[in-house]
Amino acid sequence: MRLSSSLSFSSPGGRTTPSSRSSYLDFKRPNSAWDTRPLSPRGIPPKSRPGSSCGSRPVTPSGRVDSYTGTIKVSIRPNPLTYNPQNRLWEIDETDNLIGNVQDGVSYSFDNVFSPVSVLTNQDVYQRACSHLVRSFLEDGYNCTLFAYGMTGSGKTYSMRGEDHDPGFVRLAVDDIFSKIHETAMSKKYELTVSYLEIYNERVVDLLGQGPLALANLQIRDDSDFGTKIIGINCPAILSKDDLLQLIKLGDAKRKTSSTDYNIRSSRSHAIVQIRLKTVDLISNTSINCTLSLCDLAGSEKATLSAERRKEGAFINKSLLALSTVINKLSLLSTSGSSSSYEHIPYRDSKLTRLLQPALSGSSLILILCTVHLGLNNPSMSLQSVSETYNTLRFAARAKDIVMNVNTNKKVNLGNPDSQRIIEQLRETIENQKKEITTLKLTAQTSPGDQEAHRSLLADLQAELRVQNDRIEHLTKLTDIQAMETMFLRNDVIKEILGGEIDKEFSQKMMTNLEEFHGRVNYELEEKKRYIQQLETQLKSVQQQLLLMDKPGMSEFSSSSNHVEKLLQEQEEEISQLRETIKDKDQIIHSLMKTSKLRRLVDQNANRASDQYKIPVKRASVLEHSNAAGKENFYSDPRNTTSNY
Ligand SMILES: Nc1ncnc2c1ncn2[C@@H]1O[C@H](COP(=O)(O)OP(=O)(O)OP(=O)(O)O)[C@@H](O)[C@H]1O
Repeated sequence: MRLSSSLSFSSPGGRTTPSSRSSYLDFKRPNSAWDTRPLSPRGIPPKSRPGSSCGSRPVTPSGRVDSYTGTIKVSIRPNPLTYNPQNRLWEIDETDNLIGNVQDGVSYSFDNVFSPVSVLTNQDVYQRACSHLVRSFLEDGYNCTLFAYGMTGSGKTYSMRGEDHDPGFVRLAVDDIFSKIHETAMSKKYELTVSYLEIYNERVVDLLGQGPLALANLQIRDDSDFGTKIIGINCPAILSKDDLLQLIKLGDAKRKTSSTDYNIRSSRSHAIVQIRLKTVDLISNTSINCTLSLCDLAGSEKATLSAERRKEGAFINKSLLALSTVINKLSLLSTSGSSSSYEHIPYRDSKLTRLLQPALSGSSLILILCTVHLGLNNPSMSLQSVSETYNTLRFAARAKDIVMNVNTNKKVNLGNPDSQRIIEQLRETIENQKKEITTLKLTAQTSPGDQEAHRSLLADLQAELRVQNDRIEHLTKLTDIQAMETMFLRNDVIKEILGGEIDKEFSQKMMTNLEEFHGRVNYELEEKKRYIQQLETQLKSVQQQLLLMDKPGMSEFSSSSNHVEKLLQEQEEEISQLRETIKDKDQIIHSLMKTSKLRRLVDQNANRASDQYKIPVKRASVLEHSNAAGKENFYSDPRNTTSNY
């Protein structure tokens, strides 16, 4: 947005861009300065969606704000360590939250623009830019998403994770959550879970995972409650603040980092901490679930000499490009005021956008912290950082154009406390009865719990077994005799046939009859054997049940069976994942087969052509060339892929 050639920071209409301390709660104030949208860098004041008053928030009779219509909040934070006061290329107006380039006069307006000169701790920045988001999560039941975006080394991890002397946003949000829990302990009950993942080279890895599956590539699936879910990710329940901090520290330590040209400890993955909170209001007897997602994205960067860094960089840039494309599309939809329902937003182009899809499509309040370099001492790096800062500001400005319409999560009415207690009791009774039934089913299918009855059943079964064993013995003997007789007769018949004493037709009939009889006896024998087997199985199970009945702790059986059921469910999910993988592999094989078929055809045609015209033809040179080009693309300068943002 070219506001003016000199940096006067005023809008084309002469209106000064509103000063702001970003707060979602500010939207409650009628006619507040927040009712005016910040100016877009393209100089066009973005339109609101039809029917939506930008920045308005309906308030319920209880004072709870239950929907938000307004833009994404965006804050800009320069890295003070790389700020070079001699290199005065960028100018910041901290009061009016503007940042502009001195050379070309282009200026941008955001919710917060922090100065690299003021000594600001993470706590200062958090208070001004982020604490309201966490409040909306804790008090109003909104899902909230914060992500840190910016060039490598610009201070994303410093802001999100912080350092011992200056704790970052994640730690500060955790502090706020637990102060709220303690403050309201008399009137509210809370349940917390956490998950921590990273997307490294387009693989979703559970940073809280342990054992052989710790590095597995987890699959993302649609979910009716949360938009997306990650199959098999650990979401431990949190019992204390220390618990939560410990888990986050564990995840931090596992996150992939390496040294790059700009940062000796550069994050090579996008990391997302997700805190899920269930709040039960004991007074109104309602409950509400909401999620706070804190994302530290990997930084965009130019190609380096290291092949591994280059490969990582290509994945990072590709996913950031996907994010940038999604933001562009959403921004265009918002500024054109058209409905998004028919527009294709390519959320599935990367794992990052797929995971952020529910948040970006309106289920969450969003805050973006863009970190930038305002100058570096090294001239070549400085040049690069200027273009990267432009890219980041353009991304931030487009994000700022997006109008969101976000509803709080639904409160679930838990009903009147008395009837609730009765329901609880009834539920408990049903649970106990279910356990009893399971135990009874396990102990006996016929007579319940009576050991005497079981013993007599056992005696009956044993007697029946004896009789059947006798029968089988008898039948075996009988069959042996029949077999011998058949053999003798057969010999006689053969002899007679050979000697011509019996007529041929008669002897054949006899043979057939005998063989039929033999078959029948064998069949009967097999039947009996099967019956005996059944009896033996029944017997074994009765014996085991009797043994179990003598053992203490039978009631634990049902809980262990629940555990087994859960395990089975997990196995089923894993099997379905494997099926998906196999499907993918099948598709790959299919395309490979197609390609090789094509290659064969090309070869054949080439051979035919060379035979026909007797011209020496190079084998499949076109394909070889394009394959080589494909490889080159994959490892080529990853910056090429980021030119759009
Ligand atoms: N606001 C700040 N105050 C003091 N030091 C900072 C600040 N921001 C960044 N730094 C320092 O700059 C360096 C790079 O910061 P950081 O690792 O947070 O960058 P990053 O954006 O996360 O980079 P990457 O994308 O490569 O992971 C670190 O040494 C960090 O301590």
